[in-house]
Parts: sequence; structure tokens; C-alpha cells
Amino acid sequence: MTHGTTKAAVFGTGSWGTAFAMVLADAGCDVTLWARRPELAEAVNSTRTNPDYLPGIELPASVRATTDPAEAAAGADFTVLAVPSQTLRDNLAAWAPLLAPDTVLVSLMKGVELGTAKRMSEVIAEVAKVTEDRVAVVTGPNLAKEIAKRMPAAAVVACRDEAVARRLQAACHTPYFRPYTNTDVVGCELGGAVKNVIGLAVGIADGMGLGDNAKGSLITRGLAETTRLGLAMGADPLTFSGLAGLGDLVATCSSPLSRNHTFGTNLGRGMTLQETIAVTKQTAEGVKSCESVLDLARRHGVDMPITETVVGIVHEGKPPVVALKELMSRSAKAERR
Ligand SMILES: NC(=O)C1=CN([C@@H]2O[C@H](COP(=O)(O)OP(=O)(O)OC[C@H]3O[C@@H](n4cnc5c(N)ncnc54)[C@H](O)[C@@H]3O)[C@@H](O)[C@H]2O)C=CC1
Ligand SMILES: O=C(CO)COP(=O)(O)O
Repeated sequence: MTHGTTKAAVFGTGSWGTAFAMVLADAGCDVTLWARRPELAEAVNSTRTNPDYLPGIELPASVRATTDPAEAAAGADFTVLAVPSQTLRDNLAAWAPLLAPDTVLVSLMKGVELGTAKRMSEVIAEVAKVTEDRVAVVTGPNLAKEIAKRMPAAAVVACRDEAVARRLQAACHTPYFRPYTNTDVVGCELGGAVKNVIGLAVGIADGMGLGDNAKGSLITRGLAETTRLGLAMGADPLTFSGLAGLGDLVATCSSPLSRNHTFGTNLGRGMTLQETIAVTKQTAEGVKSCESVLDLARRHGVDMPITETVVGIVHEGKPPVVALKELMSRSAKAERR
């Protein structure tokens, strides 16, 4: 830990990396954003905006951008990672030798790695060779475009070490961003990753015009299958009724700002997968993570029918009307099983 002003490095100048950099700056941190493209770093520094991801939003003066990962990482108390979940491993392998000693690594990502079925904090601990008590997660109902307008939101900062979570909480607490601590990292990460898959399902249902009863049913049964997986993986079931579970699920499933929800809506309206991918400019994590979440479910022997349905529609070309019929005609059961 350095003395004086807290220093944060944010790797990833997309929507959420940039919006969270604003939060950190508004909370009093000095922030260096790492951008892949020199023209974006240059635009951030010269216009104080991110024209590609958050046009029209003025960034605080204490946010600077660079394409040099060593410059971004130097002396950072918090190293925040905001790249797509499926590229994190390769990205972090390149950055790991540059990280400041004792820095806390913070994941903003909501995905599960394809192939390994690992959560982002597991990938981070493995690649950066740090113990899990130096890895934290920020999650909850935090649509980047709303946060960037300083609209109010609560969030969760999770770390196995509660003292680290409290330090991060202090570093990102502003009048519009209210973070709560939690030590259930597994539950918090699963809540974020699986809600993207349920967001796709709700989007598909909305696109098909299935109505609000269908939406309420999918959100609730989606939360039930998330909780089942969480229990099998040692999470605290109460986490799923909190911000990282229900809170994020409700925001995603009701907002046109959600990329996952919008992606699903396009599919439900009849666009093909290729057409939908072509009109989606930003990361919709559920599209890939539905497969890794299903993998995780199978590894733990957990039934996740909505996730399985989404995989069928997105990756196996199953028509949504057929998938709906199959989902509704599953054998009858008790609600709590
Ligand atoms: N946008 C939102 O409202 C929220 C997003 N998240 C999560 O944050 C994570 C990042 O999402 P966003 O910032 O929204 O995505 P985005 O699509 O807006 O930005 C992604 C960033 O990653 C960079 N990137 C893409 N491919 C890369 C690669 N191969 N190597 C290095 N950098 C690469 C892009 O240049 C861009 O800066 C995701 O896991 C998402 O689920 C979480 C909460 C809110
Ligand atoms: O995670 C999010 C809100 O908390 C953002 O959701 P999308 O990635 O679907 O836009």
C-alpha cells in the first residue's frame, strides 16, 4: 500500500472499465486507464471523454489513459481488470510481470472461462500467482451507462479477506455508488455470470412477445437454478437474494441498456445468431458463458434447464418456439426441488 492518495490501474477502456474509473476518481483515487488502441488513449487524454464507449460523458481530471501496461500498473494499490472474460487469461499473462507488489487485483468481469469452467477470480489468482485473499470482485446492478451519468446504484465488493473488501469499498464509495462488502466470492461471481445467461433467456422471451408473466417466471426460476449451482459450489444461498443475485438479475432483465438482454431480444425477434452478433458492438458475456456455466453445472451434477435452453438456442440452432415448448413440458415438480 502506498501512502497518500490511493492509486488505481484499470485495464480495459470499454464501457464498464471507463465508468468504474470515473467512480474511483470521484471517490478520490488517482486512476490510470490502460487502453488497447492508441487513438482511444489519446482521445481520453485530450478530450476527457471516451468517444467509443461513453460518448458525451466528461471524465474526471484524475483519470489518465495509456497504452503502456507497465505505466498503468506502476504503484497501483488496486489493479482493476475489465476485459472480456474469455481474453482475460492471455491478457493477464502479459501484464502479470508488471504488477505492483502487494497490489489487490479486482475483477469487474461477469463470465466463466470456456474449457476450464473457472471463475474470473480463480483465473486471476492462477495467472498472477497470488492467493485468493488478494483478489476482489465488484458486482451487482451496475449498468455502465447509468453509472457514467452518476445515477444512483448499490454494488457488492467481495473478497475472501474482509479487510481487503473494506479497503476497496472505501476506494470506490461515492454519493452515487454505494458498495457493500461480502466475503462470499463464489456466490457473488456466480450471480453475475449466470444473470447474463438468464438475461439472454428473458430477452428471447421479450423478443417473442411472451409477456411479463413469462419474464417474472424466468427471473425467479433463473434465480432458483443459480442458487442450486451456488449451493453445490459452496456459496451462501443468501448471496443470491442480494445485489449480486436478484439485484443484478432484475436490472439486466428489465433494461434496454443490457447487452445480454438486447442480444436475446434480437434472437427472439427472429434474427439469426450471425445477424445478432453483427449488430452487437460490445461484450455480451452470456453468449459464451452459457456454455461454461452449463459445463460447471454438469461438473457439479446440477440441473439448469434455463441455461440449457439458452445453449440450445444460441449454440445449437434450436428454434426458440421449440425450446419454449420443451421447457414448459418438462416433468412437473415441487417448487423447492
Ligand atoms: N457494461 C456494463 O454495464 C457492465 C459490464 N460488466 C462486465 O465488465 C466486463 C467488461 O465489459 P464492458 O466494459 O462492458 O465491455 P466492452 O465491450 O464495453 O469493453 C471491452 C473492453 O475490452 C477490450 N478488449 C476486447 N478484446 C480484448 C482483447 N482481446 N484484449 C484486450 N482487451 C480487449 C475492448 O477494447 C474494450 O476496451 C464484462 O465481463 C462485463 O460482463 C459488469 C458490469 C456492468
Ligand atoms: O452486468 C451488467 C449490469 O450489472 C451489464 O449487463 P450487460 O453486460 O448485459 O449489458
